[in-house]
Amino acid sequence: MVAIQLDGVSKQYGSITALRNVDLTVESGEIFGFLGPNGAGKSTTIDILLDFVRPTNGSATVLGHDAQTESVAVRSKTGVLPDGYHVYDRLSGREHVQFAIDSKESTEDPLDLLDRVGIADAADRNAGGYSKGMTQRLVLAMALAGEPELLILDEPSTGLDPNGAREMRKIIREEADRGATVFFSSHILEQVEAICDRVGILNNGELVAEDTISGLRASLETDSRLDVTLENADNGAVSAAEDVAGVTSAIQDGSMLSIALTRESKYEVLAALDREGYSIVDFTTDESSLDDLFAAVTGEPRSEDHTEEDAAAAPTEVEQ
Ligand SMILES: Nc1ncnc2c1ncn2[C@@H]1O[C@H](COP(=O)(O)OP(=O)(O)OP(=O)(O)O)[C@@H](O)[C@H]1O
Repeated sequence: MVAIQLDGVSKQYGSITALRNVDLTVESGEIFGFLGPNGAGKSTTIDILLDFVRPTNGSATVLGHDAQTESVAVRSKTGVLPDGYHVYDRLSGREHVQFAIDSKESTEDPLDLLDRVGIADAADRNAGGYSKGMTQRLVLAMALAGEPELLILDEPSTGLDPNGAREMRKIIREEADRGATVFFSSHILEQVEAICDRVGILNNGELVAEDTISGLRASLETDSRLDVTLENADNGAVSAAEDVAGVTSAIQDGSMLSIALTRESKYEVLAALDREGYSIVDFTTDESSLDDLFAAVTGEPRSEDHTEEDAAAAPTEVEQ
């Protein structure tokens, strides 16, 4: 079954094209990472799924319901962690979660949900006094209310420290294990790689890639490197390596061969050297990083905070 389907979705804000003819399918039960630099159109896509924004062209279905004409049904089955949710200062964490539980017509105990996100001890404090990370955890607890079929999480790790980000990933996995579909946006690649079945990469309103991370790597044929230390390196070893399909260059430096090649050809190179009578003492490989992948498909390096640690160290925004 399909959880999310976008067909030719475009969104124009005056002269700004936020989305351009986006087709996207997320299968039910998947953990799907929606990546893109700031301003790529991630939040606009999410807003369209929830009918907070209407597309200029195209259509969207969520859990089999038309996003525009059946938005009530969509929202009743979906848990949402929006970007920049504002809490009610004078209501407690428990009251916030109770509100979410009631709106899903569920019967859970708010304390259980607050416990899952690690802030049960602050249940009766006013949410206005919560830190940014605690607020993010609270909003996640609200999203989890009623065991939704679909979780839509917009930049879920915002404001979380590395531990918090890890706990967030654990909860995402648990939700997928019980059968929920998880669709989350991020510009932090490491988080996406750690848990996603598939990713979509949005750039300037266009979906420039939709694949598994390993599929993306292979299809981009991003260069990797293989350094091989040989007992008996010589020019013949350089030639033997260069003869293998997928090798772009091989350079000898003493006992070491430094080979630029596609990822798939690594083992073939090792096998060829062995066949030609070279004794391999050691080898190391250098996978292209997700940073490289991201730069390759979007044509630009990342400009934002790169890691959870960075994200945690970044100054927090003023809330409310
Ligand atoms: N209400 C609006 N009016 C005008 N332009 C808008 C509006 N909402 C979004 N945009 C523009 O549409 C583009 C896509 O924005 P969007 O918020 O969807 O990107 P994003 O990928 O979610 O970015 P970020 O990671 O910064 O949240 C941007 O150029 C943005 O300025």
